Amino acid sequence: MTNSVLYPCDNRFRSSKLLNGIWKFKFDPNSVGESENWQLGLTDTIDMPVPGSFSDLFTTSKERDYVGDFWYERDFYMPKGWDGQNLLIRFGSLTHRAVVYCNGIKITSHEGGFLPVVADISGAIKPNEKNRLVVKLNNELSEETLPVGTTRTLKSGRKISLPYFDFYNYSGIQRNVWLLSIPVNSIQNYSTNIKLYEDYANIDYKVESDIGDINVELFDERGHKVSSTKGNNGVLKVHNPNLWKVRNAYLYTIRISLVKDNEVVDQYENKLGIRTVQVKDSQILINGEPVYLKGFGKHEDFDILGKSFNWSIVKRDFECMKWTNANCFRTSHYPYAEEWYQMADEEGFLIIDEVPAVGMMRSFQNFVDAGKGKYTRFFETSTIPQLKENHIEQVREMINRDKNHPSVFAWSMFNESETTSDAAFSYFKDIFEVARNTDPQSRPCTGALEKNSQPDTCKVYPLCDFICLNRYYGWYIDGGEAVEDAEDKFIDEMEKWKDKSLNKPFIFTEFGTDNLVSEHKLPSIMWSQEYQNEYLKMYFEIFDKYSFVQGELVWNFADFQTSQGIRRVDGNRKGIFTRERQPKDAAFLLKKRWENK
Ligand SMILES: O=C(O)[C@H]1O[C@@H](Oc2ccc([N+](=O)[O-])cc2)[C@H](O)[C@@H](O)[C@@H]1O
Repeated sequence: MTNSVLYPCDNRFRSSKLLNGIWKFKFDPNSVGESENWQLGLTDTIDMPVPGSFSDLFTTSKERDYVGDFWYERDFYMPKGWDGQNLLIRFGSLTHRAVVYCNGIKITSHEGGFLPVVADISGAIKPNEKNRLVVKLNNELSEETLPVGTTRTLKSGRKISLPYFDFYNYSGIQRNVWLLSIPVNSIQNYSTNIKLYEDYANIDYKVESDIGDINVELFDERGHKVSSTKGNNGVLKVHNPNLWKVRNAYLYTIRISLVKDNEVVDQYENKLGIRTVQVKDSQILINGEPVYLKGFGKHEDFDILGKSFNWSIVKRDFECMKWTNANCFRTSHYPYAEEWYQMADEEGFLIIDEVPAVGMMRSFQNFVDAGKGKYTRFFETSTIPQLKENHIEQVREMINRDKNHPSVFAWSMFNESETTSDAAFSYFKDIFEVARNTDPQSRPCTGALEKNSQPDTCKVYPLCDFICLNRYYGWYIDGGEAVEDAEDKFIDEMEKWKDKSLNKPFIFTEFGTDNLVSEHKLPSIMWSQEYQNEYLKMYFEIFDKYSFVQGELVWNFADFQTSQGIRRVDGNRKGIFTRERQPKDAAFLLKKRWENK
């Protein structure tokens, strides 16, 4: 058994080689690829960067907005010295679904565009010859897959995507691709769970491996061994631990060794933060201390790059977030590239990790219909069993991928789903149960509730360990000169939640207004920077009146690309930063508030 989701780690037992660079690329609008044996090799191709989203590299809509099958190919050699090892191919993601071929042999297939695809290619690879990797992808949206949308066929036969969500349907091989060399007898997975006591911490751990003895060691930041033990299950005890604290992270290194016949045959190393997460009454506790969440809903999004993984964007975004004094973000609306979580671990940021369950409300561009309170009986249709199966699988894959990150403190099961029917409740009851049964750290589970999910109508919030609200009073509801009514309606809703005495924390996971950097206006009007500031101030005043409000994640960190429409000006402009990551006026307001909060 070698198939493991563990992030690549290089040492004297394991090697990795990035297969990033220029690949061959070809659209397959009539889905003839397999029948014409494209898996053996592509002809008439164009160059395509990997990692990359293909869309914004093109200059015609036919290509940019392409929907359907498309293929990638590249050749590679097996590096010297990898003989006799198990060889794996690991894609950070393949959006939204893919079939992988090596030398014409089908290696694996995968549904879901935001989680790793890992497969053993040992049986297909030729050690001393050129090897060919061919990947067929597909980016069509449907009501049976996540994220949810539909595909429309124009008269010409050309397909276009109609997302039920508000971000551009970027796709391709958008994250790193590695070739991995793993020992035949190997470590496949591990998980940890931390318990804090007066002057020590216990790290309960579990290792999955091939048969052999397991040694586990823990090193501090200076490389000194602070604890060690043996066995596939056990406890690492750490005296006077340095805790992983919010915006003040301390990271140990855990080293797991597999020993056979007194010889180490495999080793895996990773960072480890000692911290606990609890929800107690209306507070979120990290290491037993309450934390108020300050930060953003984000996107993986950038000009030209689309959703391509790029370290420089990750770095710049963290620098901007630190500058605003933020301590948290939500990976709206899908699990991000793993490198985001690694940097969050280092920088002491908290993450609400979200599955791509967005668009679970039948409406093209949910911001048009959602505002009207349209109820589409989404959970009562025949596509639900298949969707649910995919949803469950992606919850499992996300938690399995991210379970060891100290930064991840909560799981989000959905964004702005319909929640007012019994069918919605029974659907999500099972989804939440899967998350709770999968996470070794029992982190809190939640989902982001849209405005029709009200105290008296929402059936899903009882499943949430803390309540996440997306609210747009003063934007989608009563914007502009009617904003005084918006404030009343908002307070009205807050009073109703208060009357419920839920004794749970509330986090605002979205609130914001679109605005253009060019627009300044006195008095303020919608789309001006002044309006965004006044709106935010109104929200802050309300948040500060309710002690159960324990966090504010503004929508959005930066402007981002969406589908075209009458409400979007080259994308969503609710950014606190521009798409180029420069501050709008509101950035200074947040920086000041969060410095003292
Ligand atoms: O529109 C936005 O900027 C953001 O809002 C959220 O969706 C809403 C759409 C309409 C209404 N409404 O009409 O009340 C409320 C919420 C989505 O979670 C987010 O992905 C999107 O980008």
